[in-house]
Amino acid sequence: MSKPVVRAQDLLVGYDGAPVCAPVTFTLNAGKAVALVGANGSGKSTVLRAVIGLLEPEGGTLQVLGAAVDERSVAFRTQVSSVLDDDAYFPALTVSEHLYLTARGHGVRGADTVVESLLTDFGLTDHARSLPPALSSGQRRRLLLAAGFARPRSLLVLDEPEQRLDHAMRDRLADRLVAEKRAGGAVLLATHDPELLLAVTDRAVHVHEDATRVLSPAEAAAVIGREQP
Ligand SMILES: Nc1ncnc2c1ncn2[C@@H]1O[C@H](COP(=O)(O)OP(=O)(O)OP(=O)(O)O)[C@@H](O)[C@H]1O
Repeated sequence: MSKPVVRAQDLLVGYDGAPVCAPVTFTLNAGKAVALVGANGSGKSTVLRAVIGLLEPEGGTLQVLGAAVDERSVAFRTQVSSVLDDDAYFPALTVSEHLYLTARGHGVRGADTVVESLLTDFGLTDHARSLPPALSSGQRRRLLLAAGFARPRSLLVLDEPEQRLDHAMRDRLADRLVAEKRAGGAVLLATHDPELLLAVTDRAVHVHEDATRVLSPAEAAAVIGREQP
């Protein structure tokens, strides 16, 4: 059997030696999706930051693609695509230049075709020549998500990808993530969206300061319902 794409065992994450949540244990295999759910500030983004190598764990074990996380390694960088922050764009590159650079930078063949297709799928064709600061926040979000799909990957890490998307785009994102799994990709996402959770994920982790628990998608959707203001 192939190794898990992500294996976290009693993973402790935090800042300056202070954990933000209880230790997290979960496994994510190829062709599957795991969601992190929990209240604002519970630690979901912090776990994701550790998985993509932006934050050193405070304790426990974390393996991505069968090895300790090393975001400087070529193998890691070529296989892990992430969309975490809203401002991770080049302000002086147009939407299409941004996607083209991402694709070409990762050695994608036929980058022109890939970019055209992403512009269509993410509803950005009319904004292909716009600079990111001139986009609406939802359009910028679409750009960042499109960039996450513009490059090869085995693991896709998304932090609340539903944020600022309209309903139609959320549905298209869900379809895309299901297709990602069918193609053998693994998806790890933090979300507050029960519909996205139920449509895409196979399992969820409830991130909490007292104890973290692995839940079914239905159980996790109920947790989101309870924790939403
Ligand atoms: N750079 C940082 N330095 C210190 N503490 C931080 C830092 N970033 C986040 N925190 C704190 O860590 C805790 C967890 O934050 P995190 O962003 O992981 O939560 P979250 O579950 O993703 O929340 P949300 O649902 O609001 O996005 C919060 O108390 C937050 O204030």
